[in-house]
This record gives sequence, C-alpha cells and structure tokens, in this order.
Amino acid sequence: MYTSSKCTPTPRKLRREKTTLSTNSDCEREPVHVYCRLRPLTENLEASCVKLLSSQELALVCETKGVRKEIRYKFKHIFTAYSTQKEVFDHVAYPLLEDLLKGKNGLLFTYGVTGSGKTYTLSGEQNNPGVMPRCIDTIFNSIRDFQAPKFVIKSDKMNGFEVQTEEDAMQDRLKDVRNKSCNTRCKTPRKVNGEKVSYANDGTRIPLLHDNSLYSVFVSYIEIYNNSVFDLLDEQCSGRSLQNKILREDSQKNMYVNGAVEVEVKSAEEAYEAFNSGQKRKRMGYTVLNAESSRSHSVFNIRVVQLEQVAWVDGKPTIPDRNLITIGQLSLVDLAGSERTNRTQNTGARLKEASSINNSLMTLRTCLEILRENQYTKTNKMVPYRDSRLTYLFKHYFEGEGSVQMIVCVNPSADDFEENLHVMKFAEMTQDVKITKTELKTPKTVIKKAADRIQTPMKIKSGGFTLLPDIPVGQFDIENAEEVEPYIDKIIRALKHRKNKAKTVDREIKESTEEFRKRLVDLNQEHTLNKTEVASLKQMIRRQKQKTHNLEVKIKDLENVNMDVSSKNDELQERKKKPNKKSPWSAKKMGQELDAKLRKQREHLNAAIKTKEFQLQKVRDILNNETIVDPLDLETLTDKENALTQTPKSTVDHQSRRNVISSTPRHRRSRSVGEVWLEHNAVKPVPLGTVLQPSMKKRKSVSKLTKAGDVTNPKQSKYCLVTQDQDTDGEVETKLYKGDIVPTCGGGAQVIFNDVERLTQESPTS
Ligand SMILES: Nc1ncnc2c1ncn2[C@@H]1O[C@H](COP(=O)(O)OP(=O)(O)OP(=O)(O)O)[C@@H](O)[C@H]1O
Repeated sequence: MYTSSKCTPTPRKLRREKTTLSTNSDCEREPVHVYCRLRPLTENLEASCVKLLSSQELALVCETKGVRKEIRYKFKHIFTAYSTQKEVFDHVAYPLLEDLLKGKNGLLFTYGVTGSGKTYTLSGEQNNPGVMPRCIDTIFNSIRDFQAPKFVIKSDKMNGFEVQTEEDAMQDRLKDVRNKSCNTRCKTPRKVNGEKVSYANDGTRIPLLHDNSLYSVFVSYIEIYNNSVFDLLDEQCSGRSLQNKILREDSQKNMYVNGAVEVEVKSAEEAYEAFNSGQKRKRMGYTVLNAESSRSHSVFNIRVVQLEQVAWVDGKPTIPDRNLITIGQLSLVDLAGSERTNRTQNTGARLKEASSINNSLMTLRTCLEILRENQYTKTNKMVPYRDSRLTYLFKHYFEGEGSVQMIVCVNPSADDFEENLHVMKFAEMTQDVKITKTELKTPKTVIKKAADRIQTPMKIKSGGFTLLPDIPVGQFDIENAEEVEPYIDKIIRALKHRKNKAKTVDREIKESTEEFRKRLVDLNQEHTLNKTEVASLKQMIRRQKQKTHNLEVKIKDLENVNMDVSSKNDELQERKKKPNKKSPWSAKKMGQELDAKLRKQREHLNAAIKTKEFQLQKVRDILNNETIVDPLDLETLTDKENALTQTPKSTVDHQSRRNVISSTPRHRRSRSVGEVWLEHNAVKPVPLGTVLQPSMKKRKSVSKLTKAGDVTNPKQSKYCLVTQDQDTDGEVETKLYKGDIVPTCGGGAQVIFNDVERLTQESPTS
C-alpha cells in the first residue's frame, strides 16, 4: 500500500484542472433507469395492492364496490420484499461505481411515499448496509493500493481541485493531525451509540482501468430542508444553527453548494464517520406513518479524483512533469417521502415541512415532464430547475452528461394504493427522459509551471541566473591537445544539451502561455456570467423587496379596515343585545305615551266639539228665540267657554236680553239720517195695514238675496230680516231682525244683528 512517506517529494505546485462535461448534442443518450423496490408488508394478513407479474412488470390492483381495477407498470428491474440489500447494490449501484472510477458522473435517488423504505434502501442498517455504505466499501476496496497522499489533491472551494506539492501536503497533514488531536481532547470522539461506526464489508471491488493512477476520495453531505440548503458536515455549526448555503454553477456548468465542507477520506471508516456525523444533524421526525421520517432531502456526494500517469521511480510514485486528472461524482439522494396531510395528520411545523417536501417533489416532476417534452417534440421550453433547490442542484445531471438512476420504493399495503398510483405515474414518465451518456474522455492534462518543470534547480550565476544545465568547468593544459580535446567534447555535448533543453523550455513556455491565456479567457467569461447573474439576482431581490413592501402596506391597510369593520360589528352586536332587554319596556312606554297623547287629543277635540255644539246651540237658540247676539259676544263666549258652558240654557227673556245687548256701546242702534236699509222681506208679505211702521227711512227691499252685491253695496249699512208667522192664538206676528252691515277685510260683508222687533196684531173683538 502506498504511504505518504514513500512519496518522492515533488517541490512544485501543480495548477488545478476541472473535469469538463461535453455539451455535444450528438452524444449517445440513454434513458433514466428506474427500478422498483417493494418493501415487506407490516403485517402478514395485511391486504396488498401490488401483483408481481415478472421481474420487470407489476400491476397495481384495487377493488372498489366489486369492480377490480388493475394498472400495469414496467421497470428496469423489480426488487421484491425478499430481495437483499446486496442484490439492490449489485443491480443499481455497481454500474454507477464503475463509471465513477472512470471519471463519470452519476445520480441515484430514491423516490416514494413516506415510510416506503427509501432510507432503508440507501443507508440500510449496520448489519445490513444499504447502497451508500456498500458504495464506500467498494470504492476503497478498489483503490486501496492506489491512493494519493492526503492533501496532495485539494479542493479549491470552487468545485475544482488543486494539486499541490508534497511539502505543502505535508504541512496540511501536520495541521490536520494537530486539529484532530485537539478535537479529540476537546470533544468526545465521533461515534454512533458509543461504538465506532462500521458496516459489514463483503469485499466487492472494481478492477481499475489504470494501474498507474493515484486516487483521492472526497465526501460532502447536503440537506435541503424547507427549500433551503444546509451543509451537514459543517463542524462550525451545531444543532439547528446550520447556515443556509447558496447554490452556484462552476465554469463547467456543474452545480455545487458554495462553501460546503468537502472531506478527503482515506478509508471507508472515515467516510462512515463523516456520513454519521452529518446524519446526526439531519432533520428527522416522528409522523403517524413513520416513526423516523426524513423531513428533508439529503444528498451524499462522493467525488473520486484520479491523478493519472504517475511515474514509479525506485518503487516510489512520483508526480511527473505532465500528468492527467479526472473527477467523477456520485450523488446518492434520499428524497423525503411524498405525503398526504389527511393520512399523516400533520400540523404546525410538520405540515409546513410536508408542504415544502411536496412542492419540491412536484417541481422535480414538472422539470422531468418538460425535459421529456422537449426531447420528444424537439421544443425548447424552459425547464423550471430554479423553482426548487432540489432540481437546481441536479440541473447538470439532467442537462449535462452522466447516468441517472431512480429506485421507486413502494409499500404494497392496500392503504397506499392511491399514493402508489401517483408514484408509478411519475416513474413511468421518468423512464422516458433521456440523459446524455458520458463518453470516456481523455483526462485533462495538468501542466506544471515552466520553472517547476526544470529538474535542475535554479542556480544564481554572476549577473543573473539561468534555467539551463551548467557548462562543465575544468583545469587543463591548453598546450596539451590530449587534455583539451575531451574537454572540448564535453563542452560541445553540454552546449547541445543546453540547446535541446532551451528548445523544450521554449515550447513548454509557449504551451503554458497558450494554456494560461485560454484559462484567462475562461475565467473572464465565468466572471462576466457571474456578474450578470449577480446583477439579475440583485434586481430580483430589489423587486421582491418592493413586492414585500407593497404587500406589507396592503396588509396594514387591510388590518385597519378589518379593525374598523370589527369595531362596527362589535357596536352592532352591542346594540343588538341591548334592545332585546329594552325593547319590550320601551315599546310599552312608547305605547303608553302615545295612548296618553291620543287621550289628550281626544279630550281636546271633544272639548272643541262641545264648544262648537254649544255655540251652534246658542245660534240655534238665538234664531229660535229671536235673540240678537253680538258675534263678539260669541267670540267672547268661545274664550270663556267654561263659564259659558255653565250658563243655564233657558231662553233669555227678550227684554232683559235686549237690555244687555243694547247696553253694548259698539252696537248701539244708529238713528242717523244717512243710513240705508236693506229690507229682506218674505216673498208675499201679509200687509200690516197699521199706522205705526218700522222706522227705515231709506230702504231697499228684496225678497231674495242671491247676489253678493246686494249686501256688499257700500251705501247700505243696515240690514233688516222680516218674518211673519202665526202665533199660538192664530194672530199674525211680525218679527224684524235688525243689524249693521260691516264690511270684511276680504271684500265681503257681514251682518251683526243687534235688534229684534216683534210686532203683533190682535183683533180688538177677540
Ligand atoms: N425492504 C425492507 N425490508 C425490511 N424493512 C424495511 C424495508 N423497507 C423499509 N423497511 C422498514 O420500514 C420502515 C420505514 O422505512 P424508511 O424509514 O426507510 O422509509 P422512508 O421511505 O425513508 O420514509 P420517510 O420518507 O418518511 O423518510 C423502517 O423501519 C424500515 O426498517
């Protein structure tokens, strides 16, 4: 076995190189290989929804209401519940490892419903290791004798590798040993359950293509949780304080996690240790369907760096002037299980995790669907890799070269029928996606710096230094030709040697310059791309910030509106409650008030009616009793209604009434000469034939008053109504109702009666 002490010191720093992925579209393509693994049923009597038809075909069976439904699916291979972990490894992972050691990339992921056996298939158990530990074992079984000294190949933190001198590597080794011893003193050693981690190694190995190559193995362990990327090997962070990492694309269009720790492992145990330390940080959780459910997607990366054309001098490996480097990467992905909320009964954080898991799986499905569509219809639709960290991280596997394999894990329980149906559909679709097959390429040449390539160390000469071999110096007698000739030969040989060397140096310098120039161009392009990417990201961030701000403002507005509405609502509720207690009372009270008002109004009206009736009665009495009542007296009566109502209704004596009325100064009988009477006679009056006649010097007699003008004539100031009746004794009785005609403000006239004269005629005989 090769050890670092045996390594010939190579005091030169080699420049780094990266693997290139060919983007040639004419490259051979092969479909994604999809395998199916059935896990055993939990209980023997449990109903199964899977019927195995052959080693490549199965049927999902479901019986509802007596109707049997059977849907068939084909796979590259189906592993039954009795298949061993080794069988799975041999079929699926072994070919990927063969490719890996040749410098090819590979992606293997497990997919299925929660609790269907994805983690079991990938990690397995200590006594029954899964794909991952078997891969590690097989790699180290194969490269055991061909490992490069630790730290000779070093990650450049940009997804590439540097080859450094043995001295630098030695320095790094010393540092590492110091760190480790300090860590061992400070911390407890990394062990799982107090035991040093180890898995059963069955000794599987892969024959190597080049036996003059040196290999270095690097591992990294990444977790994608709630669409954020975390480095599970980050020793600086403990527990849940892992820092979110960003994904970047290197110059070869390979995606990588920026700043993720990549550990160089020199044995399977070191690799397990790294895996288990990451496993402790991985987010697991209890769910109804799986006691130890992966709540995140985890990616275990194994990178094998191969340094070819190593020269063996005196049984020691030497890194020659020109050597070749290849990098192969295998990503083992344990996807979190798709789950239905109604089955898992998740709430809170578990629900958020589940929705994030389902979203990322949905994006994976969408990406593969569009990829397939592009390949079959020769369209160029944009594949939304960026929608999820999961798909973005694997972009280069689907777009670039390599091999992609998927193991669909299935729990054949009848309860899982519906979910298995979705899983099968996805598997069917994935098998149609084609991935460009990596061709075995000539590895990249690593060219040392011109100064490093000169075997002879640099020597300082007078006035400067030369990179060429020395010219031999010696003492001889110039006269002695025998001494001179061999010296001249030596010089000629040295000069020839120097000339050849100079030519080689020249050529190599040109090559290096050319290489350097190309590299510079690459870097420049990379830089420009990064700049544009950063600019677009910044713009995106700015837009997102603006959006967030706008949303915040909207939320505030809505909150205010909401507050208003709720306060109004409260008020209304309050009001609604109050009337319930009050309304009967207030309605009652209102009713009472209205009743009282009504009563008052009625009383008032009754009183008014009574007054009117009384007045009418008065007028009737007056008319009947031929009593002249001064209208003013009537008004006064209205004012003094109470007093009047108490007045006895008996007919007033004509004489006394007359006295009362005639005593009123306003309506005294006028005896003035200029007054003109309007005499209103009966149609055919009985002639009185008496000497004494009523005193009306100027009069106008009418029998009918049809015209208003008869009364309103301003010349007439007196009115006399003459009536003739037979009294009880059969005698004629003449009554004269006399009054003043008073003009009214409306242009009419009113008669104010102020005197009644009764003239009776008696027969002297009787
Ligand atoms: N083929 C199998 N043989 C025996 N036991 C199995 C097999 N597959 C799964 N199991 C058991 O089933 C249980 C659930 O498996 P596992 O944790 O691997 O599921 P999962 O698909 O990774 O779930 P999640 O998505 O929730 O992480 C484990 O106890 C595991 O030991």
